[in-house]
Amino acid sequence: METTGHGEYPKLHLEDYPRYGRQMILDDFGLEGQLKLQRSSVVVIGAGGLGCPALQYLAAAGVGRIGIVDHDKVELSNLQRQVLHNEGTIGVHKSVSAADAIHKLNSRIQIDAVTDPLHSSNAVALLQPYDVILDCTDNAPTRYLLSDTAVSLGKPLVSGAAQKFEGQLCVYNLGEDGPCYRCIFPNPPAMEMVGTCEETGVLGAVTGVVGTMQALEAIKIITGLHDGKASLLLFSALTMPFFRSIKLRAKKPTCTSCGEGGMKLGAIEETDYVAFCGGLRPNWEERGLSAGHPGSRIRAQELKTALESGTKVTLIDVRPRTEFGICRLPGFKNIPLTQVLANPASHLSEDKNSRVLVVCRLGNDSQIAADAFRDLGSNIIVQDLIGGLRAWSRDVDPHFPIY
Ligand SMILES: Nc1ncnc2c1ncn2[C@@H]1O[C@H](COP(=O)(O)OP(=O)(O)OP(=O)(O)O)[C@@H](O)[C@H]1O
Ligand SMILES: [Zn+2]
Repeated sequence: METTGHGEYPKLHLEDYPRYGRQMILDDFGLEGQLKLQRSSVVVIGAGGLGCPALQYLAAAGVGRIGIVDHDKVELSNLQRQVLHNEGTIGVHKSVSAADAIHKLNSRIQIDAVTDPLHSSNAVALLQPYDVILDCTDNAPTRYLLSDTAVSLGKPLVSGAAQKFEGQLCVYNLGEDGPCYRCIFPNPPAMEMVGTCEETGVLGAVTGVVGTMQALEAIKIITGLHDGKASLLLFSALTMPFFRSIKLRAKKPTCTSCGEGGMKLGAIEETDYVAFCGGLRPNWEERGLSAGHPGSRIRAQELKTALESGTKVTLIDVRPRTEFGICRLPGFKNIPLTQVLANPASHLSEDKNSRVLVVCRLGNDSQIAADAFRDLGSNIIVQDLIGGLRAWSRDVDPHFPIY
């Protein structure tokens, strides 16, 4: 405490009174709330769609120390929602780009940028220094790793997720009996049930809503404004009212992580989280090349030659209708993968000796469709494009728009 002729006041820098005044005048927040924020630390894993808005509000509110962990680099396709990055930071590590942006917003806080991926070997050391952990990532192995580490370190974990038009928010390990992620989701989702934003799409403002709420929950926890009740919040941008909330039970005594005799710190390092979640996604491209269908896949240049040769070919684009509406190659008919799989035979011509060429965006769905056509057992030659239309744009026609 310092004293002046005007009375006693704690050590908040003079500049910080106008900076944080609008929140300090809130009942139940006050100067005390600001000091709690200033003395607190939060680590954000993932500086993407959720992490960017979360970081922005944490920094603006004056959280004293902020850690940012992300190994990825900024790409043009990130700018639609990852609002701390900009055209000038494409190619820069996201953690560094985000750290620079929030430093411009608030130069009076400590910011640590980590360019390594969070992994079972470094998780405990990386998260230990912080009071609150924010999960702003996009994959199941990291979610389980973060949860186990948060449980072992006894720290609250504010978890967010967003896809398409929908989002989820939950605070795990809150207080004495708050459940952990494994209490609610003991088993990882089936691999075919999960997709990245790249595969499924996401509206930027949806990640903005969820990321902002993650910052809000962290601020409430730190300042003592959180009611301590565990609930899973579901957000749906297309349905009114936007929000639904499910009350969660207390932690399970039988939980393999937070339950009695649950996971110990040392066990995290020995756990293979990728294997627990079903292993790596199959390398589709290689699978196709070695799947016992010699010549079943063609490269973009070969597709160009085939299209220019004038020979009779059935051209099928298996992307969803919305994507076909964005861009297409001439001569291709759109039969979305779901329709192909529902009745493959109905989409092939009577001419049993014809050749079919199948394309999609990335070269995964086209393989599934091609396999379905081949399973019909006719003599039709079915081939699909390695790397999809993305490869076409890269290797044949740079003017072909890809997304
Ligand atoms: N284990 C991890 N360690 C550090 N960062 C991670 C880890 N797992 C995921 N992330 C980061 O979390 C972020 C998730 O954000 P988001 O899904 O918006 O971005 P993205 O992966 O760039 O998206 P897209 O799917 O469009 O390429 C990414 O920047 C990703 O690098
Ligand atoms: Zn648990």
